[in-house]
Amino acid sequence: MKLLILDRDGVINYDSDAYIKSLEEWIPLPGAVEAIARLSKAGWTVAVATNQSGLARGYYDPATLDAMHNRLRQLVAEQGGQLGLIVHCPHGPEDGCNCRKPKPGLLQQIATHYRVALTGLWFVGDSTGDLQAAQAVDCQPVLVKTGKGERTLDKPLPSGTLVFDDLAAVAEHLLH
Ligand SMILES: O=P(O)(O)OC[C@@H](O)[C@H]1O[C@@H](OP(=O)(O)O)[C@@H](O)[C@@H](O)[C@@H]1O
Ligand SMILES: [Mg+2]
Ligand SMILES: [Zn+2]
Repeated sequence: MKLLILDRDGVINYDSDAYIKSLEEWIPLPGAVEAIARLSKAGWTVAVATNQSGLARGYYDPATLDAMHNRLRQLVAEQGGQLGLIVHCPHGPEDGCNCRKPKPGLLQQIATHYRVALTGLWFVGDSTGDLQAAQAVDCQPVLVKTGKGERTLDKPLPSGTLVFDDLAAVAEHLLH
C-alpha cells in the first residue's frame, strides 16, 4: 500500500507560534493541496498525524478543528484527490498521553487503521518531534523546510532523515 503520512502545521498549512486557532488562520502552503491531490490521483493514500495541544490549552474547540480539516478535504477534492485519515493528539505537554509527538501513538493509530506495518513508511514533518516520532517506529523521517523546518535543520536530525524544500518537492520525488 502506498501510504504517506504527513504532519499538518508547517507541512500542509502555514504554522504560527501563536497556534492556528481559527478556520481563517488555517491557510494552505503553496502547492500543498495540489501535492496531496497529485499523490492521491496516483494511487497514494495520504494520512495526517497532528499535535493539537491548542485544544487542551483552550485556544480553539473540536468543532473549529473539524472545520479546518473539512476545508482541507474539500480543497483536495476540488483538485480531484481524496485525503485519508486525519488523527490528532488533543492533549497538552503535561498530560502524559501516548499520542503526542514525539511519541509515535498517532502513527500507530494510522497503521492500525490501514492494517499496515509502519516500517519504512515516510512521515513528513517540520519539527524535531515529528522526526523523532518517525524514528521511534522505524518510519522514514522526512523534513520539509516550510513551517519550523528551517529551525529544525539547525538541530541534530535523526540519522537518515531526508530533507525537501516543501511538500510539493516530496510529491515530485515520489511520483518522478
Ligand atoms: O505541526 P503539528 O503537529 O500539525 O501541529 C503543531 C501545533 O499543534 C502547534 O504545536 C505547538 O507546540 P506545543 O504543542 O505547544 O508543544 C507550537 O509548535 C505551535 O506553533 C503549533 O502551531
Ligand atoms: Mg508541524
Ligand atoms: Zn495525546
